[in-house]
Amino acid sequence: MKNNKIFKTSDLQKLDKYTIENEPVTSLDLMERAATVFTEKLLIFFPNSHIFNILAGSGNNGGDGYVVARLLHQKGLNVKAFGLHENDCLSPDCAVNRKRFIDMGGCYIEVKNPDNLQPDENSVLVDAIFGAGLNRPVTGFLGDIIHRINCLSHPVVAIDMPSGLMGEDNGENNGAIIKADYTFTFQFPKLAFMFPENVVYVGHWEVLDIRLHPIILREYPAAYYYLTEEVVASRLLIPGKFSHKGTLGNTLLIVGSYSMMGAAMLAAKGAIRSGTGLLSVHVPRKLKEMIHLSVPEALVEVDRNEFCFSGVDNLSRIQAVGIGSGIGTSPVTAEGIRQLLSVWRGKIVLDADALNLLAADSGLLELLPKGAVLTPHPKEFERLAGKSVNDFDRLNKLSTFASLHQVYVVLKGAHTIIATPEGECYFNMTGNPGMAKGGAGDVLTGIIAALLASGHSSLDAAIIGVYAHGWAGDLVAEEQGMRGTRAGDIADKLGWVWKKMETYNMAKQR
Ligand SMILES: NC(=O)C1=CN([C@@H]2O[C@H](COP(=O)(O)OP(=O)(O)OC[C@H]3O[C@@H](n4cnc5c(N)ncnc54)[C@H](OP(=O)(O)O)[C@@H]3O)[C@@H](O)[C@H]2O)[C@@H](O)CC1
Ligand SMILES: [K+]
Repeated sequence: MKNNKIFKTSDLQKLDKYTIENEPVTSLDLMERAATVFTEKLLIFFPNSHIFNILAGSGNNGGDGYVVARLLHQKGLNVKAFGLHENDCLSPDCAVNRKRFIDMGGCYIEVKNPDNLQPDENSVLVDAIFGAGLNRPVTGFLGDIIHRINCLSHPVVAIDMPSGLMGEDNGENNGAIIKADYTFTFQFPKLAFMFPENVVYVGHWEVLDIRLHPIILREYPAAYYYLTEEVVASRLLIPGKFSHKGTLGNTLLIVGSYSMMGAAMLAAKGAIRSGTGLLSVHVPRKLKEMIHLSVPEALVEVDRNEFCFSGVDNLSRIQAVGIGSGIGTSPVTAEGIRQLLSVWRGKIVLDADALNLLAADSGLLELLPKGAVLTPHPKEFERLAGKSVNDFDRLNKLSTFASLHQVYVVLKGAHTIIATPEGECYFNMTGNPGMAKGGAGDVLTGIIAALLASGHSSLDAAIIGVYAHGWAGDLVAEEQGMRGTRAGDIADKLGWVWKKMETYNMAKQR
C-alpha cells in the first residue's frame, strides 16, 4: 500500500540516512534525484519559454536549487542562480552543486546585500533558501531577502518548503517566510501545509516521490497521515453476493426540528446513498410527511413531541445512530439525548446541535459510548474543547480531546482532520470551498451513520465518509462550479464516488 504518513521534518534526516545506507545511494545522487523530479514538475507548470531565477541558500535545500539551475541550464533555458550565503559555509552537497553549476558556465551572482537582489523581469523565482533543516525563525540578512521577494510580483515556486516556514509548529515563528505560489515537496506533505493559516505561504502544493527507502517509510512511526484514494478505497466493505437489506445494516437518524427540516432531509439523503440496508429517520411528529416525500426509501419514526426530538423508545434493530442535524438545543431535546446516551452503547455519530448540547453539559460527554464519532466544525469544537491560539494548538487539542474521551473527532475544514483515541490524526485531501455551505455537514453525518451501520469501524466510517463527501463535492464543483454547489448535489453525486471506490477495490481483489 502506498505510504501516506506525514513525518516530522526532524525525522527526515533519519529517513535520508537509511535510504543512503540501504539502497544504497550517495547523498549527492539522492539530491540529484530530488532536484530532477522537482525540475520536471516545474517545467510542467512553467513550460520552456520561461526565465528562471534560483535563490539558493547554504544547506541542502540550496544544493537542490543549484541542481535545478544546472538541469534547466542543460536544457538551454535562461537561468540565473543567486547565491544567498551569509558566509561561505555551505553544506558539502550544496558546495559541490554550486561548483558544478558554475563550472558548466551557469550564470551565478553572489548576493551580499538584499538591495542587490534584482531578479530578471518575467522570471519565475525558485525558492531554495531553506527547507526541512530550518530550526529557528529567519531574521537578519536572509529575513530581509525574504521580505524583498515577497514584495515582488514574480511567481515563486518553493523547493520542498517555503523558506522560513517550520514543518510543524509556527506558533512562535515571528521570522520572515516566503509566500510561495507553488510548493513541490519531497516524499510527504509537511504538517504545516495542512493548516489554513499557512496557505498564504505554501500556495498550491504537491508531493514529489523521491523514492526514499520503502522499508523505512513503512516502519518509521508517524502520528499523522493523509488520505489518498488508494488508502481510503481499500477500507470500503463491498457487499457480498448474498447480502440483503438485513445484513447491510439499519441506520437510525435522529434529525430535524420544526424550523430545521432541511438538515434532516439532507442527512437522510446522504445516508440513503451510502449503502445502508435500511434507513429509519426519527423526526418530530409534525414533520413526518416531509421525509416520506423527500426520501421515500426511508422508514419514518415519529417522536412523541410534535416539534423537536424528545427521546427514542426502541433501538433493538438498529446498528448505528446518527444524531444532531437540525435537532435544536431545547431542554426537551437535551433530555432526549441524555436518555439515548444512557442506553445506547453501540455505534453513533453526533453532529451540530447534538455537539452543542454536549458542550453545554459535560455530563453528557461522559455518557458517550467508546468509539463514538463527533463531527464538529471549528466553532463547535471550540465550544467542546475551548479556544485555540493557532491551528497547531487546535490540532493538539483535538488529539487530546479524542484520547481523553475515547472518541473519534472529525474536525471539518479545508483539510478535515480525523483524530483517533490512540493519538493519530488523518488529514483529508478532497473537497473544495464550494462545500462550505449550510447542509454539507448534514450530508456527511448521514454518510458516516450509514457506513457505521453497514459494518465499518468508527475509524473507517469516518475516513471513508469524509473522503467520499469531499470527492463528491469536487465532482459537483467540476460540473457546476464552486459557487453553484449545493449540499443536496453532494449527496446526489455520492453514487459515482462509491462506484469508483468499489471498482478500485474489486480490481485489487482480482
Ligand atoms: N532528506 C531528504 O530526503 C532530502 C532532502 N533534500 C533537501 O535537503 C533539505 C534539507 O536540507 P538541510 O538539512 O541541509 O537544511 P536547509 O533547510 O537547507 O537549511 C540549512 C541550514 O540552515 C541553518 N539554519 C536553520 N535555520 C536557520 C535560520 N533561521 N537562519 C539561518 N540559518 C538557519 C541550519 O544550520 P545551523 O545554522 O543550525 O547549523 C540548517 O542546517 C530539504 O528541505 C530538501 O530540500 C534533498 O536534497 C534530498 C533528499
Ligand atoms: K525552500
